[in-house]
Amino acid sequence: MKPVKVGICGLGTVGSGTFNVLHRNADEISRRAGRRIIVEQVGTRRDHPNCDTKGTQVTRDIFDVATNPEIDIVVELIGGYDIARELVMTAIENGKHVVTANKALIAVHGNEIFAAAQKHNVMVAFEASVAGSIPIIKAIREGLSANKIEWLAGIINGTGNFILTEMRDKGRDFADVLAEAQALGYAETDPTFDVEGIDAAHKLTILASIAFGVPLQFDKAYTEGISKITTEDVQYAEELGYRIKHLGFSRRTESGIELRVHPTLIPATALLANVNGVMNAILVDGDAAGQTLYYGAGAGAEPTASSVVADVIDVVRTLTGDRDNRVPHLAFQPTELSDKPILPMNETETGYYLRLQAAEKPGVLASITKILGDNGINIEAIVQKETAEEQVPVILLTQRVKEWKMNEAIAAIEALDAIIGQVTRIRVEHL
Ligand SMILES: NC(=O)c1ccc[n+]([C@@H]2O[C@H](COP(=O)([O-])OP(=O)(O)OC[C@H]3O[C@@H](n4cnc5c(N)ncnc54)[C@H](O)[C@@H]3O)[C@@H](O)[C@H]2O)c1
Ligand SMILES: N[C@@H](CCO)C(=O)O
Ligand code: NA
Repeated sequence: MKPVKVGICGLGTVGSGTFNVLHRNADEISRRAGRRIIVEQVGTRRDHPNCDTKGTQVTRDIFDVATNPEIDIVVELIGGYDIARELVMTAIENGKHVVTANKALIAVHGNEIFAAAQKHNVMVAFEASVAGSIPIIKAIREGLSANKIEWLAGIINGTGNFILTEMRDKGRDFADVLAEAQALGYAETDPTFDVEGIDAAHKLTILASIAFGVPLQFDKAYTEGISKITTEDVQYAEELGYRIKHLGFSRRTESGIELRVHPTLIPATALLANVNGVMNAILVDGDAAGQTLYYGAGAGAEPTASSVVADVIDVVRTLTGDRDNRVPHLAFQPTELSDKPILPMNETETGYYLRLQAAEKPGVLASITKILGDNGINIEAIVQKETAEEQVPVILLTQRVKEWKMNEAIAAIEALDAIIGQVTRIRVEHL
């Protein structure tokens, strides 16, 4: 049988890993795919020191790849929203299947891209876009397809988790660890995407769509990063038996779907609390399966290439199959996507960790607990730190409550004369 011809666009971290894995494991891959898969062409601005491209066509114009009549599968690894979108749409219009690691592209333009793919009868595969090496798309879309999924929670940004782990374990400086993550190829071109939770929100948007069967709605995700986490909060959380992790969390409720990314206190004994460094993990709760956990490297050249190449093999396997019976892009048949709304953040519900600075005066604690009580918020734990200063830190853990109620309570607490500055809030989940 004729070999299947792949064109790789972008020869950076993931592109070089993909190029090398496809070459190194070519025999094993063809035994699995049933066809020989060859890298016919590479589109890149510059050569990569780890890749020997002698014997491969190299072009400086990635659109040569998308329009090359010889190419069957275009692998988009340039990143970003705009040129990547144009490249992928061009490939689709030229009848090519597409494999991408670009979560920004899928989260923001995925609905349009999948519609075009449907129209042109090609596949767009995006396993590498979420959680690097972990086959989480396949697990949810195929492995858990019997389930009504209730919620999922995950550590889905490797750079952020690497930073939090190094800060906590070694007391390292934020900027210093970020620079190391960049040198290791983990970070996005613009690392604020990692640090401010945007990358995790892209990934969560994708996971929620395939878990709940709703269109991609990145603009409705609540996004908060790790840049404001202080060492004090890390320490207080530990004292209370919790750990702070940056989580993506999505849950089905009666009124809509929660879609939120933020630092979260989780019990120190929870499996997710012990996912460290660049590792990612996603916990999925399905009504039949119960909880299942998926763990692995969330970034890096070959861990990500593992998912890119698996998608290439998947596409090759389906080339001989029934075109009308492929696994749907978003797990549910395109005509069956639901219009269940994404909930505004105000309507979501979590527990809360609150830290505030109170003047050392009688009656302050009583006023705080009264405000919480008046707003129907139950307190689970309260700690007032002993100090020689005139201000004392007070830490509270509350039971679950709607965000809007907590906003009102926090505003009332901040208005008290005895409270200095703003109240720090970190949401709590008992996973
Ligand atoms: N690095 C990771 O660990 C990782 C993991 C999962 C997903 N991703 C995603 O994979 C994609 C690639 O990431 P990366 O880390 O390999 O980035 P990178 O910056 O290392 O590589 C991108 C390459 O594409 C090239 N490029 C960009 N625009 C181009 C253009 N118009 N024409 C030709 N070449 C162009 C750049 O020169 C660069 O060499 C991104 O979408 C990223 O979000 C990365
Ligand atoms: N910048 C991303 C790459 C993997 O998607 C991360 O650190 O998780
Ligand atoms: Na994946």
